[in-house]
Amino acid sequence: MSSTGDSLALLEALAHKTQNAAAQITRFLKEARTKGPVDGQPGSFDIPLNSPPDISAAKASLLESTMLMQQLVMSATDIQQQMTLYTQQMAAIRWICRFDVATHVPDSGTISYEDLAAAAKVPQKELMRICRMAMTAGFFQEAVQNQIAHTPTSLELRSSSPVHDTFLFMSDTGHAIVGRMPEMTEANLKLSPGQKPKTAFNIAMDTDTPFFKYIMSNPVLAKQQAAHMKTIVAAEESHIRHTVTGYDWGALPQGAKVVDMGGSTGHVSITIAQEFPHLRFIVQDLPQVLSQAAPVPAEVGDRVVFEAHDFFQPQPPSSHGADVFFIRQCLQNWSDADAAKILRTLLPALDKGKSRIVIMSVVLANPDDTEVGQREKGISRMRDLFMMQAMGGGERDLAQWKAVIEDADPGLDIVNVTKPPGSVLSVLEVRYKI
Ligand SMILES: C[S@@+](CC[C@H](N)C(=O)[O-])C[C@H]1O[C@@H](n2cnc3c(N)ncnc32)[C@H](O)[C@@H]1O
Repeated sequence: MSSTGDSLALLEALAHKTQNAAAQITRFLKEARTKGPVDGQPGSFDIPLNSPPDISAAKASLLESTMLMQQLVMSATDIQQQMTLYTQQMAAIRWICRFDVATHVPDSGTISYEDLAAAAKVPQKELMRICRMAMTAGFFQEAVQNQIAHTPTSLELRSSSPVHDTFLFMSDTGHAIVGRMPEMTEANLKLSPGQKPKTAFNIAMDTDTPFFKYIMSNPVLAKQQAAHMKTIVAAEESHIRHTVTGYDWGALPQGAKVVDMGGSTGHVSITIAQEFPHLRFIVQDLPQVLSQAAPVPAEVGDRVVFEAHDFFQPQPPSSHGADVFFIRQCLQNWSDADAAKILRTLLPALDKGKSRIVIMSVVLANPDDTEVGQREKGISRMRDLFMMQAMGGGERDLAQWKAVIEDADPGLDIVNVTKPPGSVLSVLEVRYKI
């Protein structure tokens, strides 16, 4: 945005981009949809997951260009108002989820505020004010006065959807953590050498227990956190299909062994195994996580096994010499020193000539990187700050990844970095220098 003239041209260029993307999405939905939600309702132009890549790209382009257009025309006061609006919209959704309002609204048709208040056991006046705020964010509609109905987006606020628990997690626990960032810095500025730094989470919850341990020990929070993970895996930018396409799994030899470290309940390994029948997987995670795993689908049952393993401990003999040690979305939870320790602990299990470590994580773009949009940069930075606030970890740029890997062992090298189109996560292949 160099001169005023350029900025004026930019605003129009962004409007054109938006128009083209909107036309592409509309055409696609018209062709694809035999019957569906009515145009004009919030969420009715949302494209299905697994849409063709050009349609996913059109959606990303529309979100990016409309965001940039707003930034071009807004003053600081406008931004402050917008951010305050988001805060109140989030507060409204938190209240709605807490009292499970969306579950009491019929899936189709309407309900009066009076009947809804009685069903949700909440005061009618508050309900009306709060639902009307949620409507400004696209949740619920009131086409007939005093009669409330779902929109495609508010259907996702029913307690049966993981979005419900994710909203509760982010607006309750997440909000409390995010709000303590200055106190985290103040506390850590007073630390004596050798003392363990505090996270915003430690301060918000008044505990020294680490984030994951604390969450896992509370069944309500553990359920909400699991739902949060599900929504992340389902989100376009971190969708599991990027894991299938983002690495050349097909090039691995027949019977190759993949160790999925911190693999949770196996959702990633199972999906890759379904696409690549020549691969075998060992899913490792902490015992309390593995105990929540559902039975492995029969078609991959003999190729996906679970193994309780703490990745700060040496690898068990079963995984020695594996072709791939796969670490997806784990190392950002840890400080650089701990991330290097996790890698170093695993090294004795590597067959130097054959094994590789494949890390799938965010590689942060620099602010001047024009290949990556502002929205994607925002999402990566949002994750980065939350990792710092909750766990003392963080996302890394390429230089920081190189430093962590070199700290683990200077003999290691990042031999390849790729980023599947539409994915916020990159794939780093790490091997011993030959
Ligand atoms: C953000 S999740 C990523 C899960 C999965 N890899 C994915 O991509 O969806 C991080 C995982 O690390 C696991 N984890 C945390 N501490 C661990 C440890 N010490 N040893 C093994 N796994 C651990 C957690 O239980 C969780 O499943």
